[in-house]
Amino acid sequence: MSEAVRQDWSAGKGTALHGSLRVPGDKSISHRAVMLGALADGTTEIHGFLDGEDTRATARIFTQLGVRIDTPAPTVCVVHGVGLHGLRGTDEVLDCGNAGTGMRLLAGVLAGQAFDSVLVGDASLTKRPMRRVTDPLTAMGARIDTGEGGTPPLRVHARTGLQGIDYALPVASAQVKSAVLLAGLYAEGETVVREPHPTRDYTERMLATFGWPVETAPGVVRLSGGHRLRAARVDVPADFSSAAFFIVAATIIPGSELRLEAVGINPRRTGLLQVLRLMGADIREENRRDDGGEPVADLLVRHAPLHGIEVPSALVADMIDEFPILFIAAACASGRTVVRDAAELRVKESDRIATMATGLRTLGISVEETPDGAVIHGGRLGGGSIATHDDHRIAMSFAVAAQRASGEVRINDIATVATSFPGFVELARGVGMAIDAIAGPPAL
Ligand SMILES: O=C(O)C1=C[C@@H](OP(=O)(O)O)[C@@H](O)[C@H](O)C1
Ligand SMILES: C=C(OP(=O)(O)O)C(=O)O
Repeated sequence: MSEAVRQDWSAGKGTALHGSLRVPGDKSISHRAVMLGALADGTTEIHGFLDGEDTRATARIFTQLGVRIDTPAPTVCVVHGVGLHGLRGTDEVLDCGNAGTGMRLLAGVLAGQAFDSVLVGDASLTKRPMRRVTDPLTAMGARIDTGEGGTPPLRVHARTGLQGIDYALPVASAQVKSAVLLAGLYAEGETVVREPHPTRDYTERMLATFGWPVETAPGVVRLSGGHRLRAARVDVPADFSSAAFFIVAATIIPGSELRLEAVGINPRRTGLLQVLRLMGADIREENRRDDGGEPVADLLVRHAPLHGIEVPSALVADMIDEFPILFIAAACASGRTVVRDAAELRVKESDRIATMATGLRTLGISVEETPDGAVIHGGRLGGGSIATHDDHRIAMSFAVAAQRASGEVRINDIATVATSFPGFVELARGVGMAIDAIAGPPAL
């Protein structure tokens, strides 16, 4: 039981959105840059680092493991690498906070260390499935205990001499792929990961940037143990998943025209752009360039009326974190939008199918839930009170929905927004959204 004051938002109809903004750095890339920087020989500078709670938790864990990390500015991290075998064990628990990415990738790094570690997380992370990483890591020779039902905490036992593996992922998951590849750095022989659908490829791209030989072919990644990582400079693009809230907001609010600067547009992340365009959105990519090895563009988004579609299943993995905000776009579209083959949404920070369906119904939208998706019928949004279930993307999605609602939308428990998008409210208000932070009642 906590007496902490709950933080809520009160949001309502804003004005048309105008202006230009840059959202914070990519969360996936920031986690990986700290990890590889820590394990490299030499000093890695990370520019555009996401100063969010998830990525700070990862950085804090590496300092607990003996890595010096300087932060001369909130978005600059200087990681003094200790080399592949230079981490030091600690008796303290390693707290990943809310971050599935942090915990699953760290399980891979820690699986082949000569010391025991204990990974813990917050209430949301403690409900998330971890056997998807402990199963393949165990097959490589690791010993990892989970909590009841395969959830955190994870106790990773000291183990050297992991063996490479040829592993076909049962679910399309970049986190599982990455955990296996990171353990593969410590394994004897070749590690091969095969994917049912391609997923974000930052781990394999960044390993190559840090000088580790990696072979990639469509749906397959291979690497072998026995090399070293060399420190590198990492420039982190703006996070597409954070930009997505503003892309949808400008699309659904009449009169809007918004520019989002330097957004990472790696094709494994931008399924939402394709889906919104199929629904009628007006989004232009300008000034396309390569920044630190990642494709980046400014996105110019203008209001456009949307119509419902059947979301192509082939795009699900490329927009896995964008479904909450897609549900809002669908609620504002004419006709029905059908989502299928997205059962993974049920094991994110909350059950995102159930949380979104309940919230939209509260605002007067008709939604049918299915085991692996939903059918959303576009309509008029009213006011109401939304439970976020401590899920950052649910909170921000309903803040956007509120801009089209006829009444006040109260969004309960928004503290987790700081995990991925510190400064969201200030940026949103700056371009015309109506959101106020308010203190909620004490949590029971
Ligand atoms: O590898 C990553 O950085 C991520 C992979 C995805 O998770 P899954 O691997 O569980 O699909 C995504 O939902 C998460 O936000 C970040
Ligand atoms: C699922 C997410 O992150 P993670 O798995 O790292 O908690 C997310 O940011 O939407």
